[in-house]
Amino acid sequence: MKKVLTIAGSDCSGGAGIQADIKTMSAHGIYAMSVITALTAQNTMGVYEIFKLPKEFVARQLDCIFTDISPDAVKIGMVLSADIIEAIVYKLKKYNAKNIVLDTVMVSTSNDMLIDGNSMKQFMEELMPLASLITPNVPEAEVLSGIEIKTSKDVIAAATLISKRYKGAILIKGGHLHGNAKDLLYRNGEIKWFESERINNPNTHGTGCTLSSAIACGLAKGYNIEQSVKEAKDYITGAIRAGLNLGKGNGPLNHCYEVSSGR
Ligand SMILES: Nc1ncnc2c1ncn2[C@@H]1O[C@H](COP(=O)(O)OP(=O)(O)O)[C@@H](O)[C@H]1O
Ligand SMILES: Cc1ncc(COP(=O)(O)OP(=O)(O)O)c(N)n1
Repeated sequence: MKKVLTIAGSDCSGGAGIQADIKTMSAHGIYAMSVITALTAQNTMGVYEIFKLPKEFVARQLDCIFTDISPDAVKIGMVLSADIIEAIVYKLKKYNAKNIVLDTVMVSTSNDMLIDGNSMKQFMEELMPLASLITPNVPEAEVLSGIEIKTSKDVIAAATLISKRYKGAILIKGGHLHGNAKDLLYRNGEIKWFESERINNPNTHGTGCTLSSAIACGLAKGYNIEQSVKEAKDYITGAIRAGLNLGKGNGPLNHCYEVSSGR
């Protein structure tokens, strides 16, 4: 059985973070493992409190994973602070982790900060270069590139700049733009669009976490980046289309839509 590790924050409401990652991995038939960086008190309406775990404890969890059940791929989500980034970078290098998908989590849809502003330099210079693929949404790509993104042309310009700076593959997700939901993969100077219709569903809490986890599952199974993104895009589209409606705000996805629809 293939194994994937998620390094991320906990979302007690189950829509994003570690919980979304584990549901996604289970739906892909993958053995899921987790290293928790922070606990969040959040629900479909917002993030109310964040409890950071000590960097030593994050490091200890990483040791436990890598000295026992070595993962075939790693997904990284909310890393929160510079000292936690330092611990993650050190351990990923030490254990020679492979197939790393970095979801560049910065701000939640509810507009709450999920990373300390003063850790961005370390995030970009030390964590990003370890990734096989990074998956910013549009506001995150704007921060990473300094380019305002309104059109497909802007998406290409931002992807080119970010990829050149960190020398790796990048998928800019189009959930925050208008029209069809178009994600751009930029890799080795080549671009490829992954497009689906925009589904009229306000419940998209955890889409970024879910997509990046699904990509990590593909890499763990031995697919290349392009094939992993394609399969993950199909999966996220199905999970949004399944139309789960829970909570009073921006509700979660149905991660197990294939099971619950009887397929
Ligand atoms: N309404 C929607 N209909 C179809 N796909 C969507 C919709 N909203 C987001 N997506 C897709 O969900 C994935 C996550 O995108 P996005 O919402 O931009 O990320 P994040 O959750 O990190 O902000 C992307 O593949 C994007 O195209
Ligand atoms: C613990 C935790 N991690 C990440 C997020 C952000 O999730 P994401 O899928 O990137 O986007 P939204 O849920 O904000 O659409 C989170 N909220 N909590």
